[in-house]
Amino acid sequence: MSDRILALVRHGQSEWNQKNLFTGWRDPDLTEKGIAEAIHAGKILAGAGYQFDVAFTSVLRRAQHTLTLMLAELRQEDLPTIADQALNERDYGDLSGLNKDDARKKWGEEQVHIWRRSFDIAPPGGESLKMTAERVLPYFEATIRPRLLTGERVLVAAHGNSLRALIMSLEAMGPDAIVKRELATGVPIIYTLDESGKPLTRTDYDDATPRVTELA
Ligand SMILES: O=C(O)[C@H](O)COP(=O)(O)O
Repeated sequence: MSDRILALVRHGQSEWNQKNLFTGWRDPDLTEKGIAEAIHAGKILAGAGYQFDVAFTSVLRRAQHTLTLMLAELRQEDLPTIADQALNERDYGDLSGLNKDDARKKWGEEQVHIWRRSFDIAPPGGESLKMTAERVLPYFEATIRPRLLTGERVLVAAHGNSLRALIMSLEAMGPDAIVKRELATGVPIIYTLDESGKPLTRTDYDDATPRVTELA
């Protein structure tokens, strides 16, 4: 196993995921299902033998709660953890708190899809994925990458769109490809990196058998 490990985990199902509400920077906690997903993610990591040197998360409770539950499974409750707003979900602006189906009825299927899955069109008062990447990636470069380069094993518990921004950069994906990448809640994605921080492999745990993709 390479020493340089970056594990990304989208938080477990939140109360607002369950209610089908746009969430963004609003702060619901995990549902029972979300708690179970986070524990399962921790068991996957522990079962695969991972241990970490540092964890990063957002300032939102669904991501922090997911991290706490994973660290308990890893028996790493005291792991140094850094929470930063830079890793928050994209801000859904005026859509925050609205039901996604009600929004489709009001603005139409196509407009809502554009707000949710275009790269650079922001919902009213909120952030596009491009804008999200413009805060996630400088933070990654300044704060997370240097630790990976010194050989630290890093766990990140964050959100669908902040993690999309990271994945886009790690895998050098274009806007069209990244908006199609859906991230399941509570499923670890593990990168191994070379000494220059270039990703070598990605392991996905969304099936019973882990799938390893060579990236180099
Ligand atoms: O903030 C939200 O509502 C979700 O967590 C992510 O939303 P999306 O599925 O529209 O990207």
